[in-house]
Amino acid sequence: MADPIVEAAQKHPAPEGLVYTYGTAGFRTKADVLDSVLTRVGLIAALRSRALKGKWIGVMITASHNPPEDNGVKLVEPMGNMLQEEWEVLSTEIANQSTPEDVSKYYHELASKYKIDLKTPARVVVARDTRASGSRLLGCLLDGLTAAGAESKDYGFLTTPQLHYMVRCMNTEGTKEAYGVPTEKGYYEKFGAAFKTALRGKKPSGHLTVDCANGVGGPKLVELIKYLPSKEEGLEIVVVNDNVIKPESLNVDCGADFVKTNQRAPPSSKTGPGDRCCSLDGDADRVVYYFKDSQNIFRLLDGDRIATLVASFLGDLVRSSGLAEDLKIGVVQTAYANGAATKYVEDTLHLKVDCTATGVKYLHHAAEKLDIGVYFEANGHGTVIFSHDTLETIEKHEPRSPGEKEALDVLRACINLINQSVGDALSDFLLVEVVLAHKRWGPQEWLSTYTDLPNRLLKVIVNDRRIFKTTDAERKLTSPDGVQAQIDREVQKVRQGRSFARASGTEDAVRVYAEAATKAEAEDLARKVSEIVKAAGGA
Ligand SMILES: CC(=O)N[C@H]1[C@@H](OP(=O)(O)O)O[C@H](CO)[C@@H](O)[C@@H]1O
Ligand SMILES: [Mg+2]
Repeated sequence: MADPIVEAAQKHPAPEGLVYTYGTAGFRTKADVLDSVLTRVGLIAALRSRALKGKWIGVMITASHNPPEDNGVKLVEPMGNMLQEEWEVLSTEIANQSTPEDVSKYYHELASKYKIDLKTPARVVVARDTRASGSRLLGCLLDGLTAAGAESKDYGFLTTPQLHYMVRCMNTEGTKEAYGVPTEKGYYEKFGAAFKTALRGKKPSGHLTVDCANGVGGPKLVELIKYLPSKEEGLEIVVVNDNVIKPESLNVDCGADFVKTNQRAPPSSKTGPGDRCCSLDGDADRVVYYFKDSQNIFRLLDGDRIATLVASFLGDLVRSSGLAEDLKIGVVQTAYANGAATKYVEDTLHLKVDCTATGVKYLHHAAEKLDIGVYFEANGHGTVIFSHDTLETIEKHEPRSPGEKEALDVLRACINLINQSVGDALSDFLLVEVVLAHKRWGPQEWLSTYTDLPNRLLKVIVNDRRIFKTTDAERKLTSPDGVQAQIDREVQKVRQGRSFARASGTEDAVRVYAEAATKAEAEDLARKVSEIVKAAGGA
């Protein structure tokens, strides 16, 4: 009898000479060389589900902030978090098997190594963003799932966080941890109701312009707005760059990555001084805010700013609810966090700061160890995690005054408003709007909490980025030999200087970050460190 695994792998053969790596956010590369990877991800997802006794596993076909010609795929664990690292390695290994027979052999070896009964059910939830290559790659994935005998549920177009939400809901349905109704309508109803409750009658000032990066976040935001309070009683949202019918315009001159990397508004932006804006990225799991101040100067309110705003608000709510002795809030950052943000959290908010490697899986994992873990990467990936015990404490707490009750009601609503499974640009910006409404702040007041150190993020193309290895949450290079010492020498010459270099997990480049007391010094430091990296990397 023919081997269905071999047949599926034969139908989508791996291109010669390519090496695939499950990186910071799954597999991600040019869409036209991903067919074999998607089929094999279907096999791995089925094995992962069986290894977890038939729990639903998520598969999201997306390349997030990457250009339109890219695509990618990542797996989602039953509670909506990132794939367990051991299975990232297994995914990489199956993706790089040479022949269809090797794929089948590897698949069956995994099953016996992990004692997976291939006759038990495998369940996989699938969704994709609006990239042109998505429907073809979905077919490749489904071929893998069928060959592995998995049951699949395809939601079509979703934002990445919506897929994470569906997976968590499907695995908690009917239990005390039930996370919500596993439908798009269920998602909109949950977050819409939580937003209204958390506002508690407060009205966000002015309107908010949301740049949807011409990605899947556009149509999903238009749908979400139907479930939010009307603009008279709630938030007026102006949706821009929601042109998904032209996939080639995805992330082009718009979106969170454009704004954060170029530190300027999309050229299409028509907002005036003081108008609040935010930009989602291509799969709506990242958001950054910005505005033009009274001198018409562009001001960025990035992930660091969202983390500090949310941490300060949740800290106020915990204190006002009478829970300050019971619950500790921590902020988790990566090395890309601006030094001024870290200093503000420690010295002004008096909260603990942890630093992890880049990639939401590392921040998420660190935040899970806290009572309340606020984590955002500077580029706008992030959310807030409330531990199981914390949720119980907040649920059981009896307020001792009307003031405590009000704060507790808002805190409980914020818990529902926050997508705890993964950073969710839509729910994150609603949370920001709740905080600004309660604080009666506009973007200028928000910006005034601390002053960013001027900084620069550069990309350096080298022969093989994998020779750049790091330690200490990616803040120090351990190889190539001597490179870190050269960087340290340049940093020591600069006032408030800080710089580091690390290999990107999503693009074939080494990223260089630098910050300093002045813009000129930051630019110069970034340039010098980039030269050091270029020389070491044989660019
Ligand atoms: C500096 C930067 O923004 N890096 C991004 C980028 O990772 P890299 O490994 O730096 O390519 O993509 C990741 C996935 O989207 C995101 O988590 C991360 O923050
Ligand atoms: Mg993204």
